[in-house]
Parts: sequence; structure tokens; C-alpha cells
Amino acid sequence: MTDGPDDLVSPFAGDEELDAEVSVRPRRLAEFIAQHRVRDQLELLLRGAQGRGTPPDHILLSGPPGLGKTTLANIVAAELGTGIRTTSGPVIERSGDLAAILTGLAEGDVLFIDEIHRIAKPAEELLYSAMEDFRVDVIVGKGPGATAIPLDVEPFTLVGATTRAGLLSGPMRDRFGFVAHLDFYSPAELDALLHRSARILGVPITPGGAAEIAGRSRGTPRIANRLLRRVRDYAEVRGDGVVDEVTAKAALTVYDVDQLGLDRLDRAVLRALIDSFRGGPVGLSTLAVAVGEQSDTVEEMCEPFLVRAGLLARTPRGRVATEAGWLHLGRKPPEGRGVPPNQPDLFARDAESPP
Ligand SMILES: Nc1ncnc2c1ncn2[C@@H]1O[C@H](COP(=O)(O)OP(=O)(O)OP(=O)(O)O)[C@@H](O)[C@H]1O
Ligand SMILES: [Mg+2]
Repeated sequence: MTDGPDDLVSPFAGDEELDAEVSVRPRRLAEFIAQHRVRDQLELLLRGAQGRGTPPDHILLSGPPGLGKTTLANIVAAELGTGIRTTSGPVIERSGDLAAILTGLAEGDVLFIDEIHRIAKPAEELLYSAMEDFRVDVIVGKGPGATAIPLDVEPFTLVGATTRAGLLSGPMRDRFGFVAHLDFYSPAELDALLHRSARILGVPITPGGAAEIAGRSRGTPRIANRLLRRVRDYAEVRGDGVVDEVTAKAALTVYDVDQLGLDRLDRAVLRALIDSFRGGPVGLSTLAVAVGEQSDTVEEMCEPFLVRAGLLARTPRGRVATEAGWLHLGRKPPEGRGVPPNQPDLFARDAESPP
């Protein structure tokens, strides 16, 4: 995925984006904006363990993309003053790969496994004994002649991150002593985050400019930081370099990100639903054809936010525009059509909260 104009409000990081993110990434817990409950709990966990001189319990961070899981994993290591080894579920194909990583850890290290729900089953089972007993059995050879060689692992803390907590197996989840779910950020929280990022990037920003960007960032720090970079471009090229309300509005109009943070495709989907299908219900594939996109794209890139923003509803009979959806496009909802008024609930947890 690229950071092109059409991906401006995608929660996923573009290839070149990771570098840009590093410069504004908070290093310590105190710099991490919002998520107060998670922050407080983590602080207690880390300080408690430090006081006892043992590695803290294993930590699972779950939540939608771009809310700060990788950031927090690195903060855990920084706060503990330990090393961190980073890998990800899809990369660990064979249990031998994982055994090599585990036996290479130094005492107290943090092992960060991103997308841990995608780890292969044999590796997952190896991880269980490492997490519980700091020991792994490495199988050498095949068939009847195979032998298990037990190897010790230094005490470590696993930090797992997942965007799909529901896909994690029960035994896996049970082995984490601390589970934190990250929620979408409120506009006020994103506002604070934008002021911090602007300070680091040396971009002059006014309260009105920050508020304008915050409101269009879909509750997601990654999107807020990305929009800030684009608005800065605009301010420097077409303005005096200051990100104020007028500049932010003008820039985000050029980039096609509307007041709620919808992009061109989001609006096209909503418009097709309302104009071509009188608000629905209509099937996903029909709707996708109407906007000239794959069903997957519409389902994964557009619908989650349209639903979260209360503009579109998924019903057993198909997709339906809500009253708020009609109003967002400046249309009058027809009497007796569409689902009942739906309050936009931009900052609700995603549907897949862990238990
Ligand atoms: N609480 C926060 N305070 C300040 N900046 C934040 C915060 N959370 C996230 N960010 C910023 O947002 C960017 C994205 O965060 P991060 O990479 O940690 O998200 P993630 O949850 O790991 O996403 P993914 O699921 O895609 O891996 C970071 O570079 C960081 O600068
Ligand atoms: Mg991440």
C-alpha cells in the first residue's frame, strides 16, 4: 500500500510511511497520548516487576491498526531498560525459526511478536512452553528416530500485538498475564497528539488547524499524523507554512478528505447506495460493481468506517444507508426507508473487542 492520495485515510501504514512515523513515535510512557487506562495499568505492571527484579507478565496488545500497539511494545522495553527483539507471526513459519529467536534472547529482553494471530500452529505450541516455563523442546530428526532436545530460555517478556484478538486461540490468550485493548481516540486526544507531532516536526500549528485535522482522522493517530504531513506540504507550498484552520480545510479539500474523514471511494459507495439503490438494501457485490471496485476493497477499506461513523448498516438483506448517511450527502432521507436514525459513534470500540 502506498501513501498516495487515495490511501490518505487508510489505517494501514504505507511502505515509505514507517520512516516518517519513527520520527514522531513516542519513546516513553509519559509521552504516549491518551489511552489512560492502558497507560496506568502498564505503568503498574512494569514498576511492580522492576521492584521485584523480575520480567513482567507477558503482554497482549489488541486493537485496530494505527492506534499505537508497536509504539507501546517499544515503550515497554524502553521503560524496562531492556533489549527488544521484533518479529511477526507470518514470518515465523517453522518452530525452528522461533526456537532460534527464543534461545538468543538475553535475560529480561522483550520479544515483540506483531500479528501474533498469524503464527503457525507448531510455532505457537513451542511458544507455550517458552512463555510458561522458559524452556523449549527442539525436535531433531524425523519419524521414530526423532528426539526432543530441551533448551533453556532466559526469562523474557513476550509482547504480542494483534488486530484480530478474536482469531487468537484460547490457550494462547490464557498465557498472557496482561491484556490491553486500545480504543479509537477522541478528537480532543488527536488534537493533543497533533500538537505534539507538529512540535517535533517543527510545523507551526494553530488550535483551529489541529482541530480541523483531528476531526477528519477517524480516531486514528496514524491517520492524524499522515494528514498533518499532507497539510504541512500544502501550507508550505500554497501558504505561509502555518497550519491553521483555513489552510487545513483547503488542503483536505484538495486531498478529498471530507469533514468526517471520508475519502472519495467512501463517498462514492455511500452515493451509489443512495442514488442507485435508493438507500438499499443491496448486496455487497452489486454495490461494489456500481463503484467499479472489488467487493473485498469495499468491504475492507470502506465499510468498517462507514459503519463506525453510523452512515451505513449491514443487515441480513444487504447494505442500507442510515438516516445519517443520507444527511451526510445532503439528501433528505425518504419516509419509512433506511434504518432508524443512527447516532454517529466514531469512537466506539470495534466490533471485535476481546472478552
Ligand atoms: N498514543 C499515542 N501517542 C502519540 N503517538 C501515537 C500514539 N499512538 C500511536 N501514535 C503514532 O501513530 C503511529 C502508528 O502507531 P503504531 O505503529 O504503534 O500503530 P499499530 O497499532 O502498531 O498499528 P498496526 O496495527 O498497523 O501495526 C506511530 O508512529 C505513532 O507515532
Ligand atoms: Mg504495529
